[in-house]
This record gives sequence, C-alpha cells and structure tokens, in this order.
Amino acid sequence: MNLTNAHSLPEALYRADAVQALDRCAIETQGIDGFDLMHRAARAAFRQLLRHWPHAARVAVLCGGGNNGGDGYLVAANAYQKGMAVDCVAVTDPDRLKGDARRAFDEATSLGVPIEPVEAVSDKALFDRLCASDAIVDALLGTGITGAPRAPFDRIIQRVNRAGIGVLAVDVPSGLNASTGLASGDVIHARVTPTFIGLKAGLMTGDGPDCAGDVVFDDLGVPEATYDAASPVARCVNWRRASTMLAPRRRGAHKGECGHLLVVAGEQGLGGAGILAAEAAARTGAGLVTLATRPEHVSAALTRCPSLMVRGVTHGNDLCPLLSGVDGVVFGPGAGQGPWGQQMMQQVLARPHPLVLDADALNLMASRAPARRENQVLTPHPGEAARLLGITTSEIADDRLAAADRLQERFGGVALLKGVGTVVQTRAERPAVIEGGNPGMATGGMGDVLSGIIGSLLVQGLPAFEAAWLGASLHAEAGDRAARKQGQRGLLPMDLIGELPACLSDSERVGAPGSPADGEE
Ligand SMILES: NC(=O)C1=CN([C@@H]2O[C@H](COP(=O)(O)OP(=O)(O)OC[C@H]3O[C@@H](n4cnc5c(N)ncnc54)[C@H](O)[C@@H]3O)[C@@H](O)[C@H]2O)[C@@H](O)CC1
Ligand SMILES: [K+]
Repeated sequence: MNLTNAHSLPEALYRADAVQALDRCAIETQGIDGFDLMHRAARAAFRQLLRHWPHAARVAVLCGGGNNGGDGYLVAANAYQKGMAVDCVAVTDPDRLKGDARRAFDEATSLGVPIEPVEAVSDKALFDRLCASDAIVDALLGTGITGAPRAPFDRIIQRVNRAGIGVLAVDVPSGLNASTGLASGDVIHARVTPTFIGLKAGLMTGDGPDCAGDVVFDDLGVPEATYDAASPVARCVNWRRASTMLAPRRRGAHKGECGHLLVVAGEQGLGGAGILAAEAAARTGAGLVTLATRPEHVSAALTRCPSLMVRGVTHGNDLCPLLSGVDGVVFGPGAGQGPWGQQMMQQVLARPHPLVLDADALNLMASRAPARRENQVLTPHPGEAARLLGITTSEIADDRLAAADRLQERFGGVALLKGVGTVVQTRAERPAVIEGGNPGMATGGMGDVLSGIIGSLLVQGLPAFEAAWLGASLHAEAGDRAARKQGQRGLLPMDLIGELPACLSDSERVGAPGSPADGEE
C-alpha cells in the first residue's frame, strides 16, 4: 500500500457478506434507489480516475456480469460524456445481465458508449487496446466473487496485468476475496481501488494491500443508520489512531514506575536478536530493561546500548534471580531450540509475569501440548502460526482473521499474526488489523524489534491487547518513517529503532488519552 495513503480510511472493516447486507439495507430500509447507488459508485470511481490520471484521453473499461460490471458501464458512460475515447468490453454476455447491471448497460448503450462483447475481440486486439489506453478500469468482479476467477476472467486479468498500464479497480481488485484478502487465482494489480459503503477487510490484509494499491473509501452518502445492518469483523488501526491511547507521563515520573522488562534472548550465534529487542524496548519507554543472554553477547550488548542491564546466563537457574522484580518478559528472539532455549523457556513459563513469546519460543511451544495463558502475547509469522496450529501456511493465508482467532482460542491471551495487514486477536474485543508497514521490513531482526516494543508497552502498564496493537502500529509507523527517509530495500531494524522516539513524541503532542488526533474522523 502507498505509504502516503494512510489515515483517511474508516476504522470498521467488513467481510463481503456484511457489505452486501449494508448495500441491501441502504436500498430496502433506507430508501435509496439501487440504480442511484450504482450511479454514485460510478461517479466516485470516475473522480478517482480523474484524480490519478488527470490527462487520460483513452480508457479501457472491462465489465463483468454482476453489479461490479454495472458500476463499470456507468464509469464508461462518465468517461464517454467527458469526451474520452472509451474501449468498453462486456466480458459477460449483456443478455445475461440482470437488474441494475442491465440498466447500467442500457444507459451506457443509449448514450453511445461503444461496447463490444469479449468474444468479438481477439486476444491480441484486446491486449493492443489495453496497451494503448492511458488507464484501465477493472469492473470485472467485486464482492460477489466465489473462488478463483474462471475463464475467461482469468485470461483477461492476466492480460491486464501484463499490459503494464495503470489500473483503477472498482470496489475490489478482481480476483481478490474481499473478506479474507486471499488471491486464490489470477488477481488484478491495481494502482488505486475506490471502495464503497463498507471498507472490505480483504483490502487491508493478506494479498489485498499488494493488489489494491491506494485504497480510497467512499460511503456513497448512505445514511448513518445503514451501518446498523451489519457488524464489522475487525478494526483498521494505525499509529495515528494508536498514539492517542498512550497516556502522557507525569512530570514526576521515575524509572521505577515506567516498568522493568526482562528480555531473554540470544543463543550462541544469535546474539543480535536479543540486543535489538532490548534496545527497541528501551526506546519505547520502558523504565528499565534487562537483557539475559549468552555470556559471549554481553559486551556487544553493552557497547551497543549502555543503558541496558545485561546479564550472561548459561543455565535455567541463572535466570531465577532476574525473574523476580521485573514486570514482564520477552522470550524467544534468537533463543534457539536447543537445551539453552528449552531451559530458559521452562523458567519463564513457570512465573506469572505478562509475556511476549516470539520466534523460537513459538517453535518450542509448537512441540508441546498447548497451554493456555491469558497474560501473554504470541507473535507468530504465518510459518510459526502454521506450526502452532498444526496446519499449512497456505491454510493460514486462506483466512488470516480466522487463523488468528484459532490461535487465540488455542493459546489464550493475545495472538498477533504477522504479515501484511498484521492481525491482533483477543477474546472479548474486535480484532485489530494494522494499516502501515512496507516491504523493506521483510528483513531479519524486524520481529525482534516488534517483540521488544510490545514488551515495553506491557511493562508500562498497558493491557496485553492494547500493548500488542499499539506496538504493531508503532512498529509499522517507524518502518514507514525510516523508509521515507532512506528507501525500503536497505532498511535495517536499527533504522526503525531510531525512529521510535519521534513516533512516540506524537502521543506527547496529542495530550490526554483518548482524545482524537487532529484531523481524524
Ligand atoms: N446496489 C448494490 O448492491 C451496489 C453494489 N455495488 C457493486 O456491486 C458489486 C457486487 O455486485 P454483485 O453482488 O452483483 O457481485 P459481483 O459483480 O462482484 O460478481 C458477481 C458476478 O460474478 C460472477 N462470478 C462470481 N464468481 C466468479 C468467478 N470465480 N469467476 C468468474 N465469475 C464469477 C457471478 O456469476 C456474477 O455474474 C460490488 O463489488 C460493487 O462494485 C455498487 O454498485 C454499489 C451499490
Ligand atoms: K473489480
């Protein structure tokens, strides 16, 4: 997702069936004519076309057989009336169109929009036309898709992507599951996706952010009461929202009341993981951070970050004195799965502290009988999540919200499923999906930084769920700020850590906890 696009999206995320319920409510209960709603959607999409391609003179519009296709015919009509050259292709036989989609086709036809059935256009001619366009409007499939795109949609989606011309996807990039963000077959890669009435969860997680480009939300002016018709499946959160939740510190605050975190990490050869987690925790404001690591990593840790207390631990028993007197523990980064990691795990789990369990802690857990614990945050990536649940990573990708729910159910506490659109799940509250972050963060050590951040917020007194979603939002924001300064590909975890204080200063500017950030909502 575009890094500059954030923050104007609504918080409520819906599955496709819930958005369909909202559409129905707008029409049947709120008295908005369905065809009028389609006109509004088309105008909203066309506005984005003009905004993103202000000089477009020729557009190709590809229309499917449902209401998404109906939106497309009306976008084509808008473009035609604006004087653009329009290549409109009916991918489903217009004789099979029903209801508002049929009316949209009829209206476009009566205005003189040239519409050709797909069978009348050879593959090569279609490809040439796509390549000759300034922009392509994808109105093939929307929220009504079931499964992977079937012929001829699959072939057309491939052509569109191969043409290399900017695409505006109407409501949802065709081929994407609007509920889950799964692309189970061919899927449109759009530059912008104007989406209507309800923000679809699938645009914000899994394959969604990669395929949708800039997501622009438009409620099409439906009355507020429309939203009583369906519940959101999750909340879309970002640092701008999260930063308002951090209470400012008392002027008389002292380190003892800002929490003491113990980071247990760094088996032989993996010392950096613990150092990154501990430094990130210190930079997120923990009053005290102790790092328990292999003795050979002690001097490196102190050289890198002298404000840490660093203890060399060789056996599980060495950890006992360190565990008393801390407010929370991060365990797992670079801990290995050998005897060192196992001994440390045994000690850590035997105490009642709030916990963040990451990396090797999760691998060690996967080989034991699941033990539920309420004051813990598990932070698996999809591979670790699959091992914890005894399923495959592709089953995790099938429905990330459902996978996070299963993890939480099995292990209790909070499950944070990493990946694009990180999902944070707890029992009694609506899950959070994190907006933000960038592919530069796909590098070793970024997860260690995240676990340090969450641990730090835990010991500063945040409940586990808040610590997890605030922490993930902060991590994404720091990654985006670092990427804006120096690009994505060469990003290192230290660059994120360097951005943490500036990100946190947002919350200091905002003031009282719970007050809305300026310009938001
Ligand atoms: N009145 C409304 O309900 C509104 C709906 N809107 C648009 O309508 C869309 C939803 O419309 P629909 O519910 O008609 O659904 P869609 O238009 O998204 O898809 C349904 C069509 O796709 C076909 N299809 C489903 N799965 C397929 C697959 N795997 N391969 C090939 N074809 C497949 C179906 O046979 C059907 O023709 C929204 O995404 C939005 O664009 C907007 O116009 C706003 C108002
Ligand atoms: K579409």
